Amino acid sequence: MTERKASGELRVAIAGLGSIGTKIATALDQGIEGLTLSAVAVRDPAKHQAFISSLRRPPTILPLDQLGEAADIVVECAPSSQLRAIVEPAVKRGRAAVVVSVGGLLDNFDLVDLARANGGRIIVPTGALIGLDAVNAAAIGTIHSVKMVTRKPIDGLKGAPFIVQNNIDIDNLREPLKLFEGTAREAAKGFPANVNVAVALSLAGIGPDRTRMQVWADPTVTRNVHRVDVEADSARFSMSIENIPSENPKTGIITALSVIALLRKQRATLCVGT
Ligand SMILES: NC(=O)C1=CN([C@@H]2O[C@H](COP(=O)(O)OP(=O)(O)OC[C@H]3O[C@@H](n4cnc5c(N)ncnc54)[C@H](O)[C@@H]3O)[C@@H](O)[C@H]2O)C=CC1
Ligand SMILES: O=C([O-])CC(=O)C(=O)O
Repeated sequence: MTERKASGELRVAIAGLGSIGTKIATALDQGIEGLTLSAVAVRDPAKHQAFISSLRRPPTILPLDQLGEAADIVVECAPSSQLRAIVEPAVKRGRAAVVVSVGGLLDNFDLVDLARANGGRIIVPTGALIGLDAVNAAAIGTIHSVKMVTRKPIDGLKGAPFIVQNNIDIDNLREPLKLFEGTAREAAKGFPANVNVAVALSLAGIGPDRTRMQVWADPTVTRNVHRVDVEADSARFSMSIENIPSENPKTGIITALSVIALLRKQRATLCVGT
């Protein structure tokens, strides 16, 4: 993230103006120290025209693969199927890509090598989770185990490939049902739009094959609930977060706020937390 406009501001582009992307665009437009919203990529420009025009400084609309030409930081906020199309051209140009569809990174991990070879970066925000600072720190030493349990309301899980492929009826549940137990890597395949947090946790800690996870469909909760237990040689810690869903029931409101906090840190004079 070293290249800058003549004004000294870092230019930020956003790929995907859904639940997360629109909030980040709004925050940038309202002002984040040292950053400016330069471009966006959308699937259907007509649908987003009113929103884009309502911004004080409307960004240019560009195709996904041109965002890296107009920005120093490209923020991916689209479905994970688009991850490669967004991140590859950006990191090839030596840009930083902030990835929220982090589950999709596991099948595209060569992008990390591509970024390294071209002076680019891939940055995964804490997103809808909690405490990746502590996991990062513990991973400097030895982490023995990381276990995560996710409970979601029915609307937050509908359509997940694991549920569809196994023909599981979650619509008529009256009590919590454990849908899945396995590794974070397996969870990301079965629930690609639901467990990005588990993949972020695994990349901060002991990797997607050693991070264990359960996914529950829970008709008794109204929030996306994640509990994490870590055993390390430096500390033992447990963390939980209850996320209020956004207009997209699969996505917690805090996800966009996490990216905004990350962007604020890029040029802030005082930075708190790792
Ligand atoms: N890392 C984390 O903690 C979290 C990550 N996520 C992930 O973040 C991603 C975005 O989530 P939301 O904003 O809630 O999804 P959303 O469905 O509200 O928005 C996605 C947007 O991408 C747009 N889009 C689709 N194809 C596109 C293309 N080819 N070019 C440009 N735009 C395109 C859609 O039109 C839509 O506006 C998802 O992959 C989701 O799974 C969600 C919650 C937490
Ligand atoms: O990780 C995800 O994909 C979304 C999630 O659980 C949340 O928003 O709480």
